[in-house]
Amino acid sequence: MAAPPAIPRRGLFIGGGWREPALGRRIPVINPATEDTIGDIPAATAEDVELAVAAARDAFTRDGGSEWSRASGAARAKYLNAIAAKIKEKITYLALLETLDSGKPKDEAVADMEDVAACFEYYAGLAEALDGKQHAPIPLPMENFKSYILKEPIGVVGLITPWNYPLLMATWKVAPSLAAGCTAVLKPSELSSLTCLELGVICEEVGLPSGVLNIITGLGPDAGAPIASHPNVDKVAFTGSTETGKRIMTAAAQMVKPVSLELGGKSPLVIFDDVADIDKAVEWAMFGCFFNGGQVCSATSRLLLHENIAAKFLDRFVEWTKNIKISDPLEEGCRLGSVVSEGQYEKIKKFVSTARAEGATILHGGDRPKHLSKGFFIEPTIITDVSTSMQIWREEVFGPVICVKVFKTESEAVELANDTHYGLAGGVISDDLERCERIAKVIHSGIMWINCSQPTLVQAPWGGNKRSGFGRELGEWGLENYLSVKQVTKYCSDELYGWYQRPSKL
Ligand SMILES: NC(=O)c1ccc[n+]([C@@H]2O[C@H](COP(=O)([O-])OP(=O)(O)OC[C@H]3O[C@@H](n4cnc5c(N)ncnc54)[C@H](O)[C@@H]3O)[C@@H](O)[C@H]2O)c1
Ligand SMILES: C[N+](C)(C)CC=O
Repeated sequence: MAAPPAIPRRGLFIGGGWREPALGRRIPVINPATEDTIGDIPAATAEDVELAVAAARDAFTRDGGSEWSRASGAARAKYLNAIAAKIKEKITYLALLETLDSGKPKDEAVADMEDVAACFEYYAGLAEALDGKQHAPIPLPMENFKSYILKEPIGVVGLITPWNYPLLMATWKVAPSLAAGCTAVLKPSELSSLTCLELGVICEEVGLPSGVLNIITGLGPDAGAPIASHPNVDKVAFTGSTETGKRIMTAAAQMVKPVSLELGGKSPLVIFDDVADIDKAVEWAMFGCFFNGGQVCSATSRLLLHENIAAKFLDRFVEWTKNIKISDPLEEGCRLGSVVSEGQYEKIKKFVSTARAEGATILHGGDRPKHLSKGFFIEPTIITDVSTSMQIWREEVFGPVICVKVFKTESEAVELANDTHYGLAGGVISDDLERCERIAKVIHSGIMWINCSQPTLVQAPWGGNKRSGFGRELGEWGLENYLSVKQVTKYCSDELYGWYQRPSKL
């Protein structure tokens, strides 16, 4: 088993340096796999947010913006590449911290850190490319006007992120916002802030100009809400629950502040009876809902099985699921760690007991694994005999819990898949590719996977519809989130425009 590193004691990262929170409060860090308190993080409040926003504003405007917001994209790219290099250098350490903080298997944490480095590198490339996109002419039908566009950073941005992929979800916002020339205040989740604080150390090490990125840890209402409502924050980018998303949108609306919202989901995975290799489909179904303990916004947690394969599929699904190594996430080969906190553990258990009380069958799992007496561990859980009015069908669990329904026809499958207020992702598995593409078009979601579930690519847009939010992260769309498009139009004729009559010279 990997040796756990000591947890560093950090302050708030504001204006390029470290400060204790104004009220001197700290929040304990609990390793969810052992229930031990392993450290603490600062608990920021509105006073600290005030300082962080002022530092970000100063960094945006200092020397007319020449240091950051009006510097070339190529200049900013150097810092993003340097951050990526540091992440790679510290990958083992960061991954272990992430595992201790969140309970995710260390192999998953390493993959997350690789994605973090790749995301910084990708947006370094887009920052460089941005220089070539300035002054792009707009074709006009007349000769006397010429227009072009400027892509300008929106300003100071507030970035509020969740606990399930702590550093990765922060990076999806930090990398493109900095690439665009914005300056930022990042507020990670109080349940898993350790690696985001280490990002502050990396910013210091690479010499990022002071105040370009500020990192504030603390509780949502104390440290997140003052960012969302701050008059000097020009945009809020949020990833988290739909309930908090509504609060953030309401606060931002008071100042007509733009928001982008990446919220929850209850995504379907539809599996047809023409699949030649059932095991291949079973593995994707597992990946879709048990990876990261099912604490994934896009988890395909509603499984739709064609009636002709349902019985055989479920037999294999249970067999494969029994084979998952559930252990301390630092152990070699662990494939299911603990969930993030006691609160999340209790919430998931309540979902399972409500499903049982409403008449569903717990086909597998539903309890604490017998070999683990401590830690917030829950068995991977498969629930059948589900009706569309049940809570387990309608609400996001955010745990390793999948519910199953059987369908007869393609149109019934589509109707069931779309029977949700959410619209983040979906998947279809069939050997008939035409059918897959037909279904990819009619499922109401921002992301569709064919013959797989969950691959996430930094180049491709990410985001949802309906109550899963709006706006897109990643790819070039992720950069656009932080840019304001300005038109510049000039009159280029020597003649008078000629609308008003020239006064007589008499
Ligand atoms: N769509 C996506 O890409 C995506 C990705 C990851 C997670 N998620 C969603 O995130 C949720 C799980 O994360 P969570 O439990 O951390 O979500 P959450 O809404 O509880 O918290 C998210 C962040 O918001 C902060 N916050 C809480 N109350 C606030 C308030 N009143 N004002 C401002 N900030 C506040 C929290 O401190 C945290 O930093 C799930 O619903 C999941 O689907 C979505
Ligand atoms: C996109 N992903 C899977 C990394 C995180 C969503 O919760």
